[in-house]
Parts: sequence; structure tokens; C-alpha cells
Amino acid sequence: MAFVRTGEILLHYRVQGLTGAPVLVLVNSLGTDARIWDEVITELLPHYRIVSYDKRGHGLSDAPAGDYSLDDHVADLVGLLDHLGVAQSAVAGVSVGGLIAQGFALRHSDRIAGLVLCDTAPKIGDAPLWDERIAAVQGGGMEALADAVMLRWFTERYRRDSADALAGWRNMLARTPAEGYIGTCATLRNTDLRNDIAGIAAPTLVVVGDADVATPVELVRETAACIPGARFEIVPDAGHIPSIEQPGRLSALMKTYFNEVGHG
Ligand SMILES: O=C(O)CC1=CCC(=O)O1
Repeated sequence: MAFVRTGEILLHYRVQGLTGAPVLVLVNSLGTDARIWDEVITELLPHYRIVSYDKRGHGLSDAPAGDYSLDDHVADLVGLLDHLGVAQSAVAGVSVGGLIAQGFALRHSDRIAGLVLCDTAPKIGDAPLWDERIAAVQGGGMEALADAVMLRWFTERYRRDSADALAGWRNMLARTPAEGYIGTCATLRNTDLRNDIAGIAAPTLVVVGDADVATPVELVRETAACIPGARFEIVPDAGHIPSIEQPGRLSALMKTYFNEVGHG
């Protein structure tokens, strides 16, 4: 694990895998940190140099008060890649991490070799949803929404059969800094890339868990249809975070796609 200060933000990141191999960057979702990618990293490590990081407001990275813009998140990612000397990489992001990946692909098209958009869309939810979340956390802290969010993250099967893991992921959410969570809800409330994503030029794989209730299959299918040449895949037996529920299936889809588009 390592840390870098980029702009005014301290970011926690990890670099794993082969020096000289194609670079893959992984971006986490709201209320999680880079550990949601751990099992995918294990699967893909023989083939890539993998950079994972806790986006601002989450994990061990700084969580300043105030709204975070999509540009803030993209600038953090650019700062991290500049620090690592990475000129070109594939970027995979889940949910708001996928929004950050879309923003990066649009604003830095020369730096992106491939894009994996997991359970995401150019606009996720609406202003009332994110304002309600913000109010809930301001009123009762992260505990106030933890149980309800577990229903959005995971399938019924996972919640029933993996009770200890569920409790661990719930801890991750509940321990997210309130300021960081609120700042990122503002990103979600204020970001709408629907008029922009047709301009994504990178080879793009779009995936969604078949039981995702936060970004449902049809929303993610529409997202794929708006991106020229994008491939769309449904991950069976998965909710909103396939990297946790189906890391083997997700890694296989990513590896096959990257091979086809010449990134590893
Ligand atoms: O918390 C949720 O409802 C799921 C989610 C939405 C955006 C994100 O990153 O996670």
C-alpha cells in the first residue's frame, strides 16, 4: 500500500502485478474502498500491472467536507497516474467508479486503452434520491442507511448464504467517513453524461449483475447502446457489485475482452 498527495487530496493506492505489463486501473463505488476488487485482482494479476485506489472520501484517502465534482474525481485519477508515470491504461469502474471512468475516458481519450463499465450509467438515480441519502447521513450517520444499502448491493442469495461476508461489507459501508459519502452523493446528484457518452472512443465493455437493483439491467443495456461499438454482458447471480459476488465471471469477461482489443 502507498499514498500520494495529488492536488489537496491524499490518496491511498496499491500497485500490484508485473512491471511492464499492460496497466489496469480499478475504481470503487459509493461507500466502498479498493478492497471490493481484491478477488478480481487475484485473478488478473498474472496478466496486468494493476492499480487500485480508494477514491476521495473513502477508505484511507482524504475525505474533505463539501460536494465533490466529477472533475475532482477525474483530476485525482489523473494525478495518481501521473505520479505512477502511467501514460496509457485500461480503466474499470463500478457504479460511481464507472462514472469516474466515463469522465476520464471523455476528458483524457489519449490516455485510455480500454474501458470496463460495471453496473453504471451516465446518470445514476435522481436528485431526490441523493438528497434523501445526504439527509439520512446528516441526521443519523452511516448506520442510518446501512441495512437498506445492503439490499441494493447484494442478491438475496448472497445475503442469505454469506452472512459473515455481508456483515463485513456492511462494516465497510458503515465506517465510510460521512463527509466522504455525502460529498460523493453530490457527485452522483450533479453528474449527467447522457449527452456525452456517444463520444467515448475507447473499446468499452459494459457489464451488469442480473439482479442489480441500483443500476438495473435495462439501464445498463441502454448505456452500452449509447457507446459506439460497446459490448454488453450480463453477469449471472450478481447484484450491484459483481467484483464481490462473481469475481471469477467478471475477471473472465474482462480478460477475454482485453485480449480481443489488444490490451494484454
Ligand atoms: O448505494 C447504492 O445505492 C449503490 C450505488 C449507487 C452509486 C454507487 O456508487 O453505488
